[in-house]
Amino acid sequence: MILVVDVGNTRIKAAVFEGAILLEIFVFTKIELEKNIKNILKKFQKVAHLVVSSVGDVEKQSFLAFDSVLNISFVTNDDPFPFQNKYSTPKTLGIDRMVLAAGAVFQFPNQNRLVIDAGTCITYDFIDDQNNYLGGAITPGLRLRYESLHNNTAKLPLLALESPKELIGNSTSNSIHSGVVNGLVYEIDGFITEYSTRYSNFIIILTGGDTDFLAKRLKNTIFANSNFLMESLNQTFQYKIKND
Ligand SMILES: Nc1ncnc2c1ncn2[C@@H]1O[C@H](COP(=O)(O)OP(=O)(O)O)[C@@H](O)[C@H]1O
Ligand SMILES: CC(C)(COP(=O)(O)O)[C@@H](O)C(=O)NCCC(=O)O
Ligand SMILES: [K+]
Repeated sequence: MILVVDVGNTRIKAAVFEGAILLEIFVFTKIELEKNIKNILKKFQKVAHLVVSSVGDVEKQSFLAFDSVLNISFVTNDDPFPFQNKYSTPKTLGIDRMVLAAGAVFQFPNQNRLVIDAGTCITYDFIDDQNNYLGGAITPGLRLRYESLHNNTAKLPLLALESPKELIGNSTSNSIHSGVVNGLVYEIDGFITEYSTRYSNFIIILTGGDTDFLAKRLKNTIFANSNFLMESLNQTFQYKIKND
């Protein structure tokens, strides 16, 4: 049994896998890390490996308490991946984006793929049908957009995510909701349209904390899977064991 842990910039997601089967998911914050891992290990006593992918400020020492009972491995940019990395700065590429790209290759072989991860940031990652990882884009995520409007102005309130009622916002709140939500939906649809001018065929995977909210608002047909990063992390670890 494997426990995979995905440390993002907002939340930590953990999942227990038996082979390819996802048994349970846990979501928590950094301060609750040790307590949650302890509880997960108590519930799933057959967990032997802990596999971490971290783009947040959680390092190896955060798992020190479990070092004697588990085999702990952090996925790094130097691990084996099933694609050729064409990023011009491969060492600065987010490990979450590398894991997502690996998952796209494992789950959707021999085709062009665009992975969109709607988390703290929205990341776009394109892997072509020859398994070249080309790169993509990084933009602010939904929550970040609400926060940046509030944090960088004198008059804009901090609003909770809400579906805009109208395209034309008729109040401060409605203008913000339209700007943030419609703006992001147009951004994603716009990126997909631009990619289609270069690649006649590609599949689109949407993942991250805002998957469900966004999926039903997009024009294009996508595979929406909020567990995609955790599935990919499990597959990346299996791949590493085979190729190391
Ligand atoms: N309970 C929650 N706490 C924080 N963010 C949430 C929650 N539920 C949904 N979200 C959404 O999830 C996004 C963060 O997604 P997540 O995938 O957890 O980010 P990361 O992987 O960067 O930590 C935010 O933009 C927010 O809108
Ligand atoms: C872009 C990110 C901040 C996204 O983080 P997340 O939204 O998943 O928390 C992360 O992938 C990262 O730190 N990337 C490094 C820069 C790069 O990928 O080029
Ligand atoms: K992201």
